[in-house]
This record gives sequence, structure tokens and C-alpha cells, in this order.
Amino acid sequence: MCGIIGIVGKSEVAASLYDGLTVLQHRGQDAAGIATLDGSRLRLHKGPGLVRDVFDREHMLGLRGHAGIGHCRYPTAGAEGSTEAQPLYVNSPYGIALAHNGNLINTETLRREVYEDDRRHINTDSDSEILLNVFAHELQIQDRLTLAPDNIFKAIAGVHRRCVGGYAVVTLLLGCGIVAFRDRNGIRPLVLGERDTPEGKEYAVASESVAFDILGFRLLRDVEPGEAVLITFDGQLHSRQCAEAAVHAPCIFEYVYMARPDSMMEDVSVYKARLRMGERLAAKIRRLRPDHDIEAVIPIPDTSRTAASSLAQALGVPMREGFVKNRYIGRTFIMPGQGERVKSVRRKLNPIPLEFRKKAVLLVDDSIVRGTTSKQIIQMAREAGARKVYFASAAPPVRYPNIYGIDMPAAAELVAHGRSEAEIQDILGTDWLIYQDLDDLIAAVIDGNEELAEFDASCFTGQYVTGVEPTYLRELEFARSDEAKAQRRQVG
Ligand SMILES: O=P(O)(O)OC[C@H]1O[C@H](OP(=O)(O)OP(=O)(O)O)[C@H](O)[C@@H]1O
Ligand SMILES: NC(=O)CC[C@H](N)C(=O)O
Ligand SMILES: [Mg+2]
Repeated sequence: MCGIIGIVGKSEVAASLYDGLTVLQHRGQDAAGIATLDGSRLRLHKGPGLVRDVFDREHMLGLRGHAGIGHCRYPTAGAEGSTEAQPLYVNSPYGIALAHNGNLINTETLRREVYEDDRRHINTDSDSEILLNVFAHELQIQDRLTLAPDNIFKAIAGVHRRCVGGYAVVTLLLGCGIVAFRDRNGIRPLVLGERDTPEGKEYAVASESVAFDILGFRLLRDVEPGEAVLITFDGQLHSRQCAEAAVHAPCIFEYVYMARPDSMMEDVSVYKARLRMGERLAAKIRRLRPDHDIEAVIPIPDTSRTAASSLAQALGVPMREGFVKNRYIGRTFIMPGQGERVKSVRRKLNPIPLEFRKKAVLLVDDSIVRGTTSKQIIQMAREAGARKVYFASAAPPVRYPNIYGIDMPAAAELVAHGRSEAEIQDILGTDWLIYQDLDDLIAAVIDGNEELAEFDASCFTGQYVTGVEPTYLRELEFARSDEAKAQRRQVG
């Protein structure tokens, strides 16, 4: 996952972009970057690490201009670190900087087309670089010295025809404005906001509405699937539907784990959706074991806290803080290598033994992906003296790779892949494992907006809304398994 943001302001925007990125930081902790328009020049600074580490005072002073875009990255394609940090830039046509959240699944076809038909060189393994060059080519063939909104929307229609996958994109198009668009299924999120200033209205787009809250923007709406918005540098907002109608299928994993609870997505409060997940899970526990002996519900910090609180309340059992999180360690799930993830869990979470001693505890997490967290946590709860350790997941078993922007590329690395719940229970070492049912998860989100009907829930079902070639899945696993990443790191 990545965080993206773009602002067309009436005064300097670098500080707002920076602040916006810091609240989108949970979406990507590998690299960050900002590009601004300073007169006719593009200013760009990016690098590996957290937002606070990438930019110092000098960099910020250099990022002059009233319009700009920002990105924080969690890689799903290509290399980690600095080489493929975003925004990415091409000088022709016009000068374009681009920031992308998502993942394209027809990159090999596009790579060939971009070279053989469009005569463009791709210099990295990043799918975002391909996306940028497809967009550049589609603008180029508009064959205009100065672009009108119509040309831009036609170019984006061309991007939608060629690119397959999940993408929310923001671009800085020199001489024109900020252009943002979302894949035709609306898999990846993107919202539009406005802010009034004495000099006039300012517009912004971002992955999550929480960025607007802290910047004083009002959330106007989600960008529609397949829609593009253009905010010209003089502050005019244009929008158009640029794709043929397709199933609207936002990623359900955003509600489970990715998004911040204080964000609104598709008109659904992420916080309330998580509360409903907890309530539905409690109902399942009551159904399966009316006489359960759970004495305390213990959340695995941080993301599961919301669901655990409503689950505890619905069960009528106290929720206790059994683990203290070291707030200086990042999200372990989005770390690139398994070795690092395993070490980080232990460093990140420390038990409070008195909450466990002689008790039957129910540990609650938002999801179990590789099982890295749950396995260690269950062990820690036992070492701390728990009599029984039960484990509940607010999401169903994650059994299939995610190919739309969440780095779960290898089925074999998922603890639930090809396994029954009883087998997973044994591997994790819990006395009872309870998973949310998919219907309940979906209902927990839809209860917030009944117009939603479909979701990308492919990591639970193995059904991919865009369709996918089996060869792609094999190649993805080959290129991006933990083993492949470790080998690359050794070579590089
Ligand atoms: O089964 P696993 O592969 O361990 O992945 C699942 C865990 O990873 C995430 O936590 P993370 O530490 O990334 O972040 P959080 O503090 O937001 O919960 C998620 O909340 C689960 O706890
Ligand atoms: N997680 C993402 O959204 C990743 C964006 C893009 N595919 C990259 O790897 O940089
Ligand atoms: Mg967690």
C-alpha cells in the first residue's frame, strides 16, 4: 500500500503535503517524496525511510510552489529503498510527475508495448514507471502544444484501456495542473477535498480523508471508479468519467487493516466498520460457545483495538491491555522481509504478565496473514501464565495473494493457504481459533453504505475482479516471495 496526496493551493503547499504524508505514513514506510511546481520548474525530493527522515529544513525550503504531490511507499513491485521512490518524473511530453498507490498486473505486456510501440525506455522494475509512461504516451498522441481538459481526459481513457490492476494515481502535469484518477473498479481509495482561504478555494486529493482533517480541508467525496479529476493551477476543478462501467469493488482489506480508523472511505467510517466487525465476531463466538469461559479480551495493538473493544462489550467481558506496543517500531506487516518481521514483533509488543496469569484470555487481531504476529503473541501469552489462550481474527482466513497493491504475493507464505482452520489453530498454538465469516465482514462494511455491493475480497476468496492470468500469479510469487527479496538484497 502507499499513501498519495496532491494539492493545488493559493500559497506554498510543501508544508501541507509534508503534514498530509505524515498522517498517511501507516500506508507506506519504505520511502517518501514530494514534487512541487515552482514557476515553470519541477522541484522534487525523495528518498528511503519515513517522511520525517526524508525531509530536512533545506529540502522543504527547496520545495517551492503553490501546487504539488506527495507519496509514501510500501513496495509491491521492483526494488525497495531509494531507486524506485516516488514521485517519478518524465520530461516528455510537458513534464509529468506521478505518484501511484496500487499494483498493475499486466506489466509485462505493457513493458513490451511501451518499448516496441511507444518507443519509451523503462529503467526500473517499478509498475508505476510503466504507468507513468503509458500516461505520457497517451498525452503525447493528443498532439497539442497546450493541453485542454478534454485532451487530458482522453489520455486517461487510454490509460484505463491499457492498464489492468488496482491504481489510484495523482500526477503533476506541468503547464496544466494536478490530475488524479482511480482504476475502473475503484479498488484503491482516493478522496477529493476543498479548503477556503482568503485568496480563494484550494483543492486536494488524497488516499484517505484523515489527511484532509489535519490540513483543514473538507471532504467533498470519493473520486469515482474510472473517474479523473483535473485541478488546474489557477484553481478550476474539472472531472469526467473516463472508463467504461465496471463493477465497483473497493478493497475490503482497507477496512480490515490498511486505513486509519479516523478515515471515511466510500462514505463508510472505517472506525464504525471495525466496531461492527467486533460485534459480528462476538455473535459468532456466542453462537459457537454459549458457555465460553473467556475472562478477558486482549487486543493486539494497534489496528485490532477498535474491533476488540466492541467484541468485548458485546460479549460482556472486560477488555484489558495485555500488550504494550513500542510506538517507535513501524507496522510489522508492511516490512519487506520475514526475518525483520519476526524480530520486530517481539521488540514491538511486550506483555503485562498480570493480565494473563491463570486467566482464559481471548486475543483479538484484525487479521492473520503470515501468522508472524499471532504465533509469537500466543506464545508470549502462555509464557505470561495464561490458563487458556484463544485467538480471534476480525477478518476471514487470508488464503490467496493480493495483486492490487498489498504485498502478499506468495500464497505459500500465508499461514491459511491450503489449510483448514483446525490445522491453522495447531500451527499457531492456540486453544481455539475463531475467524470472522466473510459475509459478516462484508455486512460490517456495507452497513455503513448500503450502495456498496461488491468488494475486492480476493485475498479471502481467490476471485480477482479484473481477472488474472495464472502465469502472472506464478511470476509474482517467483519475483516477490520473501526468499526472492532476500536474494535480491544479498546480490544488491
Ligand atoms: O499474520 P501477520 O503476517 O503477522 O500479519 C497480521 C498482523 O500484521 C498487522 O499488524 P502490524 O504490526 O503491521 O500493524 P498494527 O500496529 O497497525 O496492528 C495486523 O494488524 C496483524 O497484527
Ligand atoms: N503499495 C503500493 O501502492 C505500491 C505502488 C507501486 N506498485 C510500487 O511498488 O511502488
Ligand atoms: Mg497488528
